[in-house]
Amino acid sequence: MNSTSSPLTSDHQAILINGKAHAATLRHRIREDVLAFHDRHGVTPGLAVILVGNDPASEVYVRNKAIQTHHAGMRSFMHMLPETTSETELLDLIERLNNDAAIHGILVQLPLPAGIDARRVTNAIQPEKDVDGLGEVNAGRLAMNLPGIVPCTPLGCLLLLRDQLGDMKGQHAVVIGCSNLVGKPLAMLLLAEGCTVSIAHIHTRDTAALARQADILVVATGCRELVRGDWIKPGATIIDVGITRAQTPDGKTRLVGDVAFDEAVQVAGRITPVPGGVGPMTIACLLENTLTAARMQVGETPS
Ligand SMILES: NC(=O)C1=CN([C@@H]2O[C@H](COP(=O)(O)OP(=O)(O)OC[C@H]3O[C@@H](n4cnc5c(N)ncnc54)[C@H](OP(=O)(O)O)[C@@H]3O)[C@@H](O)[C@H]2O)C=CC1
Ligand SMILES: Nc1nc(=O)c2c([nH]1)NC[C@@H]1CN(c3ccc(C(=O)N[C@@H](CCC(=O)O)C(=O)O)cc3)C=[N+]21
Ligand SMILES: [Mg+2]
Repeated sequence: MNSTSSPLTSDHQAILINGKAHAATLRHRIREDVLAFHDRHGVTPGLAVILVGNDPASEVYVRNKAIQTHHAGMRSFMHMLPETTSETELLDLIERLNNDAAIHGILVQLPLPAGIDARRVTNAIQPEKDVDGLGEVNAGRLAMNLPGIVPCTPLGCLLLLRDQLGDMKGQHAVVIGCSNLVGKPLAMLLLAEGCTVSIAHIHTRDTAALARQADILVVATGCRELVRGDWIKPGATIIDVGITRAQTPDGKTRLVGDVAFDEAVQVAGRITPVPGGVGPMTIACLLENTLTAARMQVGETPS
């Protein structure tokens, strides 16, 4: 490990955690499981994705989901609704999908346009079809350590950490950001894994000092390059969830994480890149959750 007083000037290089490759392996295994599931039950898992409004980045992203759903041997149903969609119309669609036997998973892309109550919408999804795990039933099950559907991004982070570190008991995990979508459920998963978990948020007094104590540092704030090299304990494992689209001087866009990667890579033991880290794992875990949901709906106990 780094023993110099100025780790940033050393030639240490963290191991890159290849989320893209890990996700590809996962998707391959899911495809085989989907085929075996079809052989057992004659059922093809179906995923419905709802996008309200026309944010170009979200459109690209939900199309990617649809393509990968097909590649995994599942059915994909896209619902692109106009920005002017009312909450009632959205709730009516969810009710129809809840009652549709061809649909095993329902995902509503967030954020929703102003005026639509996201909590009412996510709670309207039948818990067995809530493949994002965002409804109160699945969130409660996670908090109580009961079997349920775990949100895709936190699940993806956990799988990467297990693969890299194995047993995490007793490790100090610091999670920066505590949204219902990422930070909070991930903190629950790490707690269940046996970590000592600290959660930092906008009111935390000295986030840098807390981060420096982390064996495992997860950052999900949407604050680009918040975490600098000197926030990191030498050798720590860094999971960078954040994705911000930034302009380059030549007018192109590139994706930037919540961690100053060039600095972090000189101090950390292992780190996820952006892109190619957590993002692809999120989509693979959505496919996994859709298969899990289909299993529950045909009466197979989840493994
Ligand atoms: N790779 C992937 O698959 C995914 C990536 N993302 C990305 O992850 C990031 C976070 O997403 P999401 O959780 O939905 O975002 P939210 O905006 O919902 O939540 C951000 C959280 O970070 C906290 N926060 C913001 N700034 C700071 C700061 N300077 N110091 C400490 N805490 C801070 C907020 O605190 P408070 O609540 O107190 O304001 C909040 O808890 C985004 O960049 C998003 O694009 C999201 C989902 C999937
Ligand atoms: N209900 C809901 N569930 C979500 O899980 C959800 C959501 N709403 N709203 C938006 C965020 C964002 N999110 C991403 C998932 C994958 C990539 C991804 O695959 N990223 C690639 C790069 C993709 C690119 O090049 O644009 C990567 O990081 O390598 C990114 C972002 C899920 N989200
Ligand atoms: Mg959010």
